[in-house]
Amino acid sequence: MYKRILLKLSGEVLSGEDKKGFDEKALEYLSNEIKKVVQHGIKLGMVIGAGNLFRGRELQDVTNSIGDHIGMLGTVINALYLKDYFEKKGIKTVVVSQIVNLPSVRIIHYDDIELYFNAGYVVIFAGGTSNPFFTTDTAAALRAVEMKADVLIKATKVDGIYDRDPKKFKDAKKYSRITYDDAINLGLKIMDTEAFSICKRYHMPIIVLNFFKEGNLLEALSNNRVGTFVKP
Ligand SMILES: Nc1ncnc2c1ncn2[C@@H]1O[C@H](COP(=O)(O)OP(=O)(O)OP(=O)(O)O)[C@@H](O)[C@H]1O
Ligand SMILES: O=c1ccn([C@@H]2O[C@H](COP(=O)(O)O)[C@@H](O)[C@H]2O)c(=O)[nH]1
Repeated sequence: MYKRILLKLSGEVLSGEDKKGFDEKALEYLSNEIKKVVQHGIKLGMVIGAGNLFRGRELQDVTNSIGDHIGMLGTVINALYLKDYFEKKGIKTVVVSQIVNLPSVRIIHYDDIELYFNAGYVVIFAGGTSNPFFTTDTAAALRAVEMKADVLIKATKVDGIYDRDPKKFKDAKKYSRITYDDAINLGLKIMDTEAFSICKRYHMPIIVLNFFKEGNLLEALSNNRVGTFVKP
């Protein structure tokens, strides 16, 4: 079983698919799935998107870089919302970020992160990469490498990587395994090219799975038979 993971969640896991904001049922489901992982003593880092609040590119009439700043702040809002919810459910959680200075958010410091893991805390890395023009997939790849994760799990609303977007093409075919190079060269838009490149360079395996199927996350950590596995 993987013992140290970076979990990248789409913001929509907080709102429900194709919805905005926060949904109590979605949050309860999420905290139950996370509890199952934490109970196995797995060291868990998380990066969360902000699709339930703001995506920079969707903010028309806003200057690109400012739209992205708003998006990154959205990831901080999600992280704090989640921390509060998790703690009420008994999941010890710390939020770290470089983009805000708030009493509820800690500065990212490698030594401290190890202490948080050893003390049984889930660590939420908020604020993306701290730079506009990127997404939280790239942030997840960076944090996975930084925290020396065994694997990066991208938990989303599709059950793996397909040859085309399965939400748009009903006849899309799923890969159970794929190389970084193929994912990049075939232009499979499940993750950014930057994220795939970072994982390739630092030999970080990726699993893409459907987060909305109960038990999927824990099963993926126990065997490699869920979703799509990306490797060299
Ligand atoms: N080749 C592909 N294989 C699988 N999914 C694909 C592919 N190309 C595009 N997609 C789409 O990529 C989407 C991945 O969504 P993801 O979880 O990354 O959301 P996000 O937009 O990054 O997160 P957020 O909701 O926080 O903004 C899926 O909904 C899927 O429809
Ligand atoms: O490094 C980053 C990460 C994110 N952004 C902005 O935030 C939103 C939300 O992230 P998603 O990955 O799309 O959920 C994104 O659309 C960007 O606008 C960023 O600028 N830099």
